[in-house]
Amino acid sequence: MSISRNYLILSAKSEEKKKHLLAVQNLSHGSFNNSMWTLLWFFISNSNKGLPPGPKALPLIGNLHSLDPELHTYFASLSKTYGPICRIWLGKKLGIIITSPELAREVLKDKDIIFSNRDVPDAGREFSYGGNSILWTPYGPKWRMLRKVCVRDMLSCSTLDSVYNKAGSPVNVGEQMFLTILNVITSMLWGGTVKGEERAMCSVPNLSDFYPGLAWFDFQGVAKKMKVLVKRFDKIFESIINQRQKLDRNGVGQESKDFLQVLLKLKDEADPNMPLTMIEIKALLMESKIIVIRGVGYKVCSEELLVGQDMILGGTDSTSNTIEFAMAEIMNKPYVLRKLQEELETVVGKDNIVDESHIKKLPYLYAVMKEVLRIHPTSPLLVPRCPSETCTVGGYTVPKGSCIFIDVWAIHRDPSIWENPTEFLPKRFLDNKWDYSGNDFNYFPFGSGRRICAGIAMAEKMVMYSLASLIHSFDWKLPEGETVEVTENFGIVMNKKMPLVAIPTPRLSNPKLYE
Ligand code: HEM
Repeated sequence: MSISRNYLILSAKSEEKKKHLLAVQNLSHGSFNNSMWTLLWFFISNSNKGLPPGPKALPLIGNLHSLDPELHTYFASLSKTYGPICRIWLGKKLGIIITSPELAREVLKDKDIIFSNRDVPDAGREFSYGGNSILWTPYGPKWRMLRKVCVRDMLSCSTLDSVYNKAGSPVNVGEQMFLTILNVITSMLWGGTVKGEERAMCSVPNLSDFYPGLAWFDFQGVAKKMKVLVKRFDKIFESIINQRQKLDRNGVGQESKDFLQVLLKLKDEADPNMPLTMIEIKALLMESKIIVIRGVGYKVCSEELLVGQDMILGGTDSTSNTIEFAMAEIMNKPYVLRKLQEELETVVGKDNIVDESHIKKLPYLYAVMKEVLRIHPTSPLLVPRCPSETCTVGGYTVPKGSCIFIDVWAIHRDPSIWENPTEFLPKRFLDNKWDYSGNDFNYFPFGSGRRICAGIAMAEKMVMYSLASLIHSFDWKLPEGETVEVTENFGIVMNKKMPLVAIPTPRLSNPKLYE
């Protein structure tokens, strides 16, 4: 069949399609033959059929040319034009954006099983030994096994308590040897010269993700950089695992279990039908943000005040970024800071430091944490999901393999749900009306459904404990002439654009408490 390109352009039903074809005609300088035009016509006519509405896309590049790197705000603005479900073409990849609680529920609850896979970015695959970590493993028996290991054995309250109780006090290096070595080494790698850079690679727009056919070329070198980094970590993990196995064989360190020991034991005792491999152990270590000790972003300006504090600064990117946003918001609202200090003085006392027993008795601090997670959810688009089969959402077709962005950031700032949504108002959480267990689709900073965050208990304890200690032990002020801003910088883990720099002054009555 031979169809002339002018006929195709003239017969295009919508203005949108005409423009597409004209654009391609101009680009192609007449080098397209008629059968290519037929194919292109077929592609353009059918590619958006039944899909949610969305901005006009150009052939091949789709909407990449108009993409704003601050994806969470860009997607929120698209929803104002196109509604609570819209589409965007990221090169060849179709993105579906959800910005309403009703549709988030349809995806994360009603059709949870279909949407329980992740869309693994190229860098994520490199960083997780080929997608072997919990975060990226497809939904199925292997993911269930890894998640069980993570939640039951690594992040259970009893394991957490045994590690967590050491926060705030000097760690006994002998007792915590392996975990601590791992902590120190990864802290040096992540927290020093390469701080955040490689992690951010997972959120850098990568051509290979948008054109899977081009992944082999790795044009931006993302996969290559990841491979180098993974190799460095692999060596470290290898030697630590070997040392641990040697000590275990000699019966040393049996009384106190660290995560690595738990994992190695599980490997030895695993069901032969569902083995836990060394690769998976390394992927878990790589992913386990527990092993990463990083500063929370502000700089402590007086050396001696660091004493006793450095252990508080343990945590994950998402946890530490939450703490940094919280400190910035609190410093912007002196009455919030005052209320927190009053609550802490009553519960903890001025001649005492915060310990774990206090954490559950601090309702105002709890409200502050929840409000920070509302206004600055550090995974503003959750971690993108990927449907395992074509289905419908909100009456529109959502094809298998598309990339689903749930814009929880936009829902958390929706004025039809929240009064004064852009204002930091912890009191809105004082009545315990909202919780983040994943059942309320107006407020779900940790996601929902089967793939809900596996580290909620850990994150909660770390954020509460760190904030309580920082606020109770110190007064905070800004360096001369500085102001606090809370601008966000988009990423799979969102951070503060400008680091918060603040000066602490001791406020406890007994200087010995800082020793
Ligand atoms: C304030 C801190 C944190 C926030 C806001 C956060 C948020 C999230 C979100 C939104 C997801 C995706 C959920 C979904 O797709 O529905 C997630 C997944 C995950 N998080 Fe967290 N997280 C935090 C801290 C942590 C910590 C401390 C750990 C572990 C130590 C952790 C481990 C994980 C894991 C393993 C997954 C993947 C779960 C899966 O795919 O099955 N997170 N997190």
